[in-house]
Amino acid sequence: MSTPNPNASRPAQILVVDDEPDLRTLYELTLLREGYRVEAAGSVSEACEHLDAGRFDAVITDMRLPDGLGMQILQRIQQDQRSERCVVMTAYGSAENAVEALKAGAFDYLTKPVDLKQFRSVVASAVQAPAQVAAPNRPTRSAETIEPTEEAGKSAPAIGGSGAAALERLVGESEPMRLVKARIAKVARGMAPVLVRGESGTGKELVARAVHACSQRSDGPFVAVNCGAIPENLLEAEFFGARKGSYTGSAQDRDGYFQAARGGTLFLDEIGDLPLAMQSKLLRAIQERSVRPIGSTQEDAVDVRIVSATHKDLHAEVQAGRFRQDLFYRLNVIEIAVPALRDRREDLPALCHALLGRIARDAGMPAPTLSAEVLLQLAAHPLHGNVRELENLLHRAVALSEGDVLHVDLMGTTTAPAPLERTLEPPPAAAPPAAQVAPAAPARAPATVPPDLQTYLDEQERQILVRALQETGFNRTAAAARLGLSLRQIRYRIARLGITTPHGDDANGFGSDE
Ligand SMILES: Nc1ncnc2c1ncn2[C@@H]1O[C@H](COP(=O)(O)OP(=O)(O)OP(=O)(O)O)[C@@H](O)[C@H]1O
Repeated sequence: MSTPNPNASRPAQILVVDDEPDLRTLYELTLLREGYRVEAAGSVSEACEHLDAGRFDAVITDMRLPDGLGMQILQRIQQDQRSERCVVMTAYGSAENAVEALKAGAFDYLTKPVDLKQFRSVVASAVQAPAQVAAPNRPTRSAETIEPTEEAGKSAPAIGGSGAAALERLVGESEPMRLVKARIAKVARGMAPVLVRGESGTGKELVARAVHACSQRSDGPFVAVNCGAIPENLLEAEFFGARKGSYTGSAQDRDGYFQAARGGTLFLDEIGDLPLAMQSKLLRAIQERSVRPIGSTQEDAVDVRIVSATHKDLHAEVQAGRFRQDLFYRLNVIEIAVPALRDRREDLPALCHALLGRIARDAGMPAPTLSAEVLLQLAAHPLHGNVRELENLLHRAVALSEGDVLHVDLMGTTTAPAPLERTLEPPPAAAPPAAQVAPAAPARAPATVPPDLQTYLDEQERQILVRALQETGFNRTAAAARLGLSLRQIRYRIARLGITTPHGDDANGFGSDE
């Protein structure tokens, strides 16, 4: 038997709402056995009476009730800005109800017939970390917490230390960034899937990390997966795991990303690059909340929150038949649009300051100062590559500057591959950034037999890839063609070897693939 609410002195209180007496008893007994205190209601009006009489940590409600819908109970909780987390039970196959409930602020949903193991696990996460829940008139502000802003709604929880730090890492106080942060604080608490949209280099991954850090899953893992970088034939094993002997070379059982992210967040970056066949399997995993490793006859239940990101217009991808509509619908329950840098130019000074601080810290040197003149120059520059381009530019400036004065060379910056050459000669850990901009050198034959063949071969491969990329203006499709590789193969190799290109995995703008 699990111990609910380990931090609380009292057992968590749960209100169960279902009009079928047998089911109500089953849920009640299951919860009582887990150590919760349970009250039960058979209709919307009865549930409201219980809500009038007291407070609960969670409300679990059926959708169809004799005098109305479970949604009305959820709406009541929202309207009264109450702290109860609401879990809605929907009939099998009614995905629309589940998505609608999540959009309306439900913490999570369960599909009927309810699997009791899943029931226990969903209730456990709904009542977890009650100390973070700021009930009305009982704010939990402390030195380590920040309150979400008005867009977040007054019933949103205060954000704990790791969440506050993650939001701080998202530099920018412009109106669009303030809205993004408020939205993160508001949506982090539930289980609803989040889709982060935005141009390449705008900080989508930082946003996804902040959603995780602000959620009650922040102690669990954050597993980031670049969907475009995995060879198609490996996707299923990478996502769902594989049993020993299930394919050539699989000498032992392997967990996939879903298992690795249990209790935490699975971040699916570049979701628009997932092949259609894999989209169906992902949809199934999300719907069933379980995955079947390759070669296994058993399903593994997985408790993960999905956050995905894309720089593509997924609506257009759906129209073009390249992205499944039903999967889009499932992933896009909550959308966070990250603004391009051109739409928040006022954040430029703060961003430069933060990025220079980070670059200097990594290089073990004092942060150089940026003159007003250089800032003006930067403000007039298009910065199509968004924050990543700005970061690359500052990297190069730090490496090339002498003394404390920072000179920024904006000539041809959109093509300049600042951090890419870092990978040509892996510098020692605290090497100054100058080492990161060494020009590409052709592969040299080893004078002696290399002590570690794999490292040596990786280095050769890295140099060849970097050269091909440079010679094709960072167009990975062209570079792949030069090397006799497919786009997917070159992406995989780029990711495996940690090569950073000016546009990352971008498929837009200069140096694009498509
Ligand atoms: N608001 C921000 N504050 C500080 N750093 C930022 C911000 N936005 C982005 N960055 C930095 O810019 C770089 C790119 O950010 P990130 O990888 O999150 O972007 P992305 O939108 O996910 O890019 P891609 O579409 O290529 O995956 C990172 O080094 C990140 O730390």
